[in-house]
Amino acid sequence: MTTSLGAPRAVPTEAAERAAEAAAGLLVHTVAVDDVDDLLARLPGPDPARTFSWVRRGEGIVGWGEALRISTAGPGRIRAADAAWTAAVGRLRVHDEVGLPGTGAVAFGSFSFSPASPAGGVLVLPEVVVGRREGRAWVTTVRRADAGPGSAAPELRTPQPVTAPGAVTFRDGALSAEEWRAAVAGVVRRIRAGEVAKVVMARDVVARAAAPLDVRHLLGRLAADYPGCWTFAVDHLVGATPELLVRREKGLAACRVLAGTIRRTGDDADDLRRAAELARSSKDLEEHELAVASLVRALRPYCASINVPEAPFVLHLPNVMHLASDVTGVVDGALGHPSTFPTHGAGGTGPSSLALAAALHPTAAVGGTPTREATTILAEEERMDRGRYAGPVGWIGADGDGEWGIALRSGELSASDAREVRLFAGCGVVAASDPAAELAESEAKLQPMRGALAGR
Ligand SMILES: C=C(O[C@@H]1C=C(C(=O)O)C=C[C@H]1O)C(=O)O
Repeated sequence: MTTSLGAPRAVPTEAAERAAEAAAGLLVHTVAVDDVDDLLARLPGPDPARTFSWVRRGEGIVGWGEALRISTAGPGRIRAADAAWTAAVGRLRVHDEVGLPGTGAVAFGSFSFSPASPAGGVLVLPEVVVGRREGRAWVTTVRRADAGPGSAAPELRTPQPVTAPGAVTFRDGALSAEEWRAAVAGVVRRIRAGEVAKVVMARDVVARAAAPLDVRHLLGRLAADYPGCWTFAVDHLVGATPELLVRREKGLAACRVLAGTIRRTGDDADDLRRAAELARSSKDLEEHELAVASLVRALRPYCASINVPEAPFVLHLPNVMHLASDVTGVVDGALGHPSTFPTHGAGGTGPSSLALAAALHPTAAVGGTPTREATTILAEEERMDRGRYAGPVGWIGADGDGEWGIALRSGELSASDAREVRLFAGCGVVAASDPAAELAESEAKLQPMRGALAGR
């Protein structure tokens, strides 16, 4: 690729050097297999550190084990991971017999919401990935070249039985429900005083199970209950998100912006009436407008053209309904944007999916408007570290294509106590917000994870 700006190069970082070293000598091999009817049923064990998922409507990828790990931290955590992945890809030996999105070398990743969070960011190339798309299925294995001949299509091991969590108890996280409601009231006052237009306020709840948590139990329940969401697991973070930060596929970027929410009652006629109410609510339309405008502003420098729908549609989920807008753009592969790393392989010119995620995070849907002031206020008022909640979660391929969701409707499994998981939910707060209604909305958004924790 040549541009008037000169060919942009990946910024060498320590993470990139380490990743390149670790990748040297790794063989990645993808073969077609007979259709895999249930991806999640292939996951062999309960360990949230070694289990990966990105599945929607039965399609996507799951993985396990760890062939390569890239860890980053700080304000540049997403871009540094992108650069390190580029460096690693350059050293991997890849033999891909299928050639679909999600085949060949694939890394799953997750990144903290805040640049200051010790949770930082991670990309993992699993030892085995199983995928399924449009009736085609594949297995990718990663092994060391010096480990002797391996089987290209390993017998998929019979998984250990999935275990249920048993009785689950819940306790307050950083703030009690009442304290959080009061904090939201304080934020409404700050917004009305003109400090900012919108702040997304989140809260956490800690769940403790009678038995050690099997991440596959949570994934199975989430995927069954929320088939239209992306059911994810990466490095202890598990959830089912309805919100797509960005997908890059063959030169096209796609984002699904959600902002503006109403709870469902379970009564169909009442829910339809509420959907119409949401579509007309000036408070929710304003909140949504802010989210779309900020996304488009952030995406524009990376795209040759952008398509923004004139009005949002109402997305129906089992627990809530959202105002939703699908924004698409043609990724500008010719412009050497200084913050991108277009050294990916064939078909991967322009900013990678992860570079786009870095440019878009945090959106107004999870941070607020204006971003810097709103994220400062939420950090003060929530009194907690969000960890990887509301950060980008997803996967990237060797050519830079990939999918990154926003880690909502999720929980962080404790690394030190296998029975514990911290659940999160947040709500966009604007001048017209009612703190009690926001508390009820946060409860509705906790429902997917509460339901997934229910035994059976
Ligand atoms: C922050 C969350 O959700 C976000 C906030 C929304 C809102 O305030 O209406 C809607 C969807 C998400 O963008 C969450 O689920 O935790």
